[in-house]
Amino acid sequence: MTIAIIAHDGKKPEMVQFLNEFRDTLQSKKVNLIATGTTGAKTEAAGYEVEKLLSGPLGGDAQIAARIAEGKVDMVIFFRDPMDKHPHEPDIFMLMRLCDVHNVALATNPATAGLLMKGLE
Ligand SMILES: O=C(CO)COP(=O)(O)O
Repeated sequence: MTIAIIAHDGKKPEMVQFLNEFRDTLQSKKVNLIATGTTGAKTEAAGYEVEKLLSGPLGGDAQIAARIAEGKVDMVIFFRDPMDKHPHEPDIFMLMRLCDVHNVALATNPATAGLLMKGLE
C-alpha cells in the first residue's frame, strides 16, 4: 500500500516522532512511502526509504493530489500546522478534497494518524 507523508514545518518534529513510534507497522506491512520534499528528506533521515516529490510550496502537495486522483495513494498522513499561513493553501485544500472525492484515508494530526496505524496492525 502507498502512504503519503506530509508535514508542515511546525509539525515536522511530531512527524519524525510518529515515524519512530510506528516503525514496525510502517516497515512490516510492505508500505511504500511517498512524501513532499522536505518531509521526505526528514523521513529518509529517520531511516526510511521514501520517494521524494517537490517541496510543498513548489507543487509537492499538487503532485500527491494528482496521484490520489489516479488511485495511486491509499492513505495520507498530513500533519498540518493550523497556526501558520501557507502560500500554497489552494494546493493543500485540493489534496484534502481529492481524499474525500476518492475515499482515501486522511489523518491531519498525530492522534488520528495513530488510530490509522492501529488499523493497519
Ligand atoms: O508544504 C508542505 C505541505 O503543504 C510540506 O512540504 P515540505 O515537506 O517540502 O516541507
